[in-house]
Amino acid sequence: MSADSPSRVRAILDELEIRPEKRLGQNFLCDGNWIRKAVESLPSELPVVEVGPGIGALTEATLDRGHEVWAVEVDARLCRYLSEKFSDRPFHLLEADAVSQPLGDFPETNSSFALLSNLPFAITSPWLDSLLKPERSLPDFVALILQKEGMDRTMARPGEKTYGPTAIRMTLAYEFQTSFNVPRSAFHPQPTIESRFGTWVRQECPRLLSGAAVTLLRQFFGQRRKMIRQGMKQWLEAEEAERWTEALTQNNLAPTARAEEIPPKLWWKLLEG
Ligand SMILES: C[S@@+](CC[C@H](N)C(=O)[O-])C[C@H]1O[C@@H](n2cnc3c(N)ncnc32)[C@H](O)[C@@H]1O
Repeated sequence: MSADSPSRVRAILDELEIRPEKRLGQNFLCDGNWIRKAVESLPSELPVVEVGPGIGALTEATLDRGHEVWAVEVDARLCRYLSEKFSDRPFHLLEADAVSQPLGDFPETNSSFALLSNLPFAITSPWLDSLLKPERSLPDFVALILQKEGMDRTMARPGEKTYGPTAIRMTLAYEFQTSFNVPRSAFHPQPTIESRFGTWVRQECPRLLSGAAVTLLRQFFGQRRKMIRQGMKQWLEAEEAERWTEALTQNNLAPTARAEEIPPKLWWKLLEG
């Protein structure tokens, strides 16, 4: 049975004796139109990594469209169900926490792939943190359903309240394509917060900050309302502070600027030289 209507999703969960767990962000898609819309955004033929396949609503539509799917799911009960359901399909499943294994066991030597997820809210930032690392293969294309707050944090621009390390790192690596609101009625159980669906394409030369640079960026945003010259005094050697001042001046900014005013490309220049 396909998980593409509220009654079918409820029937599958009842049969499995599963009550959706809030802690795991288990708001399953149950609207065939939204499932199709998400899956049809994927570039055809690329293998797809899916984070949190749940009861396989997106997975089934992705397989039906001819993609090979590599999934990572933390809930053992769902893993048993999925392994059986898709046993004769090109489906590879890893039972694991996607924060520590953001691409499951997808063979990262493969050059091109897409990423699809109706991502549990609690892991949005840690999962992106784990993905956007210089040592990782990056998906060519990313399609995510996120709670509105997670989407805002991922797409925010300089000066906006939610602008910070997540938006900066995502913008340095990906070009945002499009986004739509997904109604609460498209999920079972219905979440209390609105969701959005968005797609991103990898930049031709994605810029990925090193671990040390991410730590420093977080320190600056930890005091986002202060002028960055205070952090520069605290955390930078004199020579480095001078280089930052020059780079800021070249971009019509001064060390009196605040972290939230500095655009992603300039952060890259400051942090990675
Ligand atoms: C919002 S549901 C999406 C389910 C399905 N893809 C759909 O759209 O109906 C999130 C899924 O992620 C799984 N999940 C939660 N935390 C996870 C983690 N840390 N690693 C892997 N999967 C996780 C949940 O068990 C659940 O199946």
